[in-house]
Formats: sequence, C-alpha cells, structure tokens
Amino acid sequence: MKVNATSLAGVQLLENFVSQDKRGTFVKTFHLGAFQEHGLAVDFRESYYSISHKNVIRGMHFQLPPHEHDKLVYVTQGAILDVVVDLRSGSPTYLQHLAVSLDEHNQAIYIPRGCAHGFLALSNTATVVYNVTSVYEPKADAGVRWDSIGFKWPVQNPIVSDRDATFKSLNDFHLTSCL
Ligand SMILES: Cc1cn([C@H]2C[C@H](O)[C@@H](COP(=O)(O)OP(=O)(O)O[C@H]3O[C@H](C)C(=O)[C@H](O)[C@H]3O)O2)c(=O)[nH]c1=O
Repeated sequence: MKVNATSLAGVQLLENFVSQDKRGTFVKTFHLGAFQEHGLAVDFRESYYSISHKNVIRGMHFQLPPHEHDKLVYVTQGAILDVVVDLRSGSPTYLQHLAVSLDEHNQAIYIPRGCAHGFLALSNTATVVYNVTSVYEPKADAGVRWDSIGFKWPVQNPIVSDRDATFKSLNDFHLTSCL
C-alpha cells in the first residue's frame, strides 16, 4: 500500500494492493502497519456504503465536534469524482478544495477530521464505501452546499438530496463557525 500526500494538508491518496488473476480482482483496503507508519487513524468505528445513480452528488458532509471523524473512502463498483474541502481554520489549506477521480480498481482517499467530503457519481451506478472513526450522531451531521465551494462540478442538473441542497454555503459557514 502506497500513501501519497495531496494538495490539502493531511488528505492522503492511497494506492491499495491489487491482485488480478483469471478469477478476477482482489484489493486490500486496510493494513494496520501501513496506516500506523503514515500516521493515519486505525480506530474505525463504523463502516457503510452507498450506491448512487449517475450524476448524483452526495455532500459536502462532515460531523461536528466532538463527533468529528477521520474517513477512509473507496469505490468498489463504478467511478466517482471525489471532492474534499478543508474547514480547519488553523490549516495551511483552509477553505481550499481537492477533486480526484476514484474507481473500483485501486485508489482510496483518507480524509482527516475537519474536512467536508462529497462526490459526483460518474458511472451508471457507483458503490462507495466509507470507514469512519466515530459513531454516527445525527445532531452532529452537518454540511456545506456542494455548489458553494468554488469548484466547477462537471455535471448539469445533478441529483441532490433535499438536505444537501439546503445546507448553508461555505462562506456562511466560514463566517459563523470553525472546526
Ligand atoms: C452516515 C449515516 C447516515 N444515516 C442516515 C441519515 C439519512 O437518513 C440516511 C442517509 O444518510 P446521508 O443522506 O447522509 O447519506 P449520504 O448523503 O450518502 O452521506 C454519505 O456520503 C457523503 C459523501 C459523506 O461523506 C458522508 O459521510 C456519508 O454519510 O442514513 C444513519 O442512520 N447513520 C449513519 O451513520
């Protein structure tokens, strides 16, 4: 497993171990030693996945303190454009965003607490797995609007949940809160 830094502080791109043979593909998505060696969290408390139709945007989500969490995200079917926004007021990349394509083959993204996460489904369906280091707390389940982060999403009329469409903008969040 290779761990590569990105343009956002603490956000890492992971190249997973992949073995392919005549039966298909095997992908290792977690290795305790590799994670510890790179200072990544290993105490995941919940794991879940979503299946999205093409042109769905989910996000930009984060958990508020004290329920904030580190997140390990990868794709097991299809392809997405994964987007992260740095909401940590003390971070050198505060308010900056990152967009990276992830597909079912080998990459994963590690997102530290204090960042908002979202993605656009690029394939007809996209299955995305999330592993997080906190137990879900509905009262701490927050977000900023996907179209307020200064990123030009490559989609017209995306499918967005009512909740995601009514989050406050990144600027309003920046002016009223901090992580
Ligand atoms: C995370 C979670 C959600 N829920 C409930 C809340 C909603 O009624 C329903 C779907 O949740 P939500 O609309 O937040 O799901 P997504 O929009 O796919 O959010 C996910 O995708 C974006 C990109 C992320 O980064 C979030 O971490 C991840 O939760 O499940 C629970 O009951 N337990 C849970 O742990």
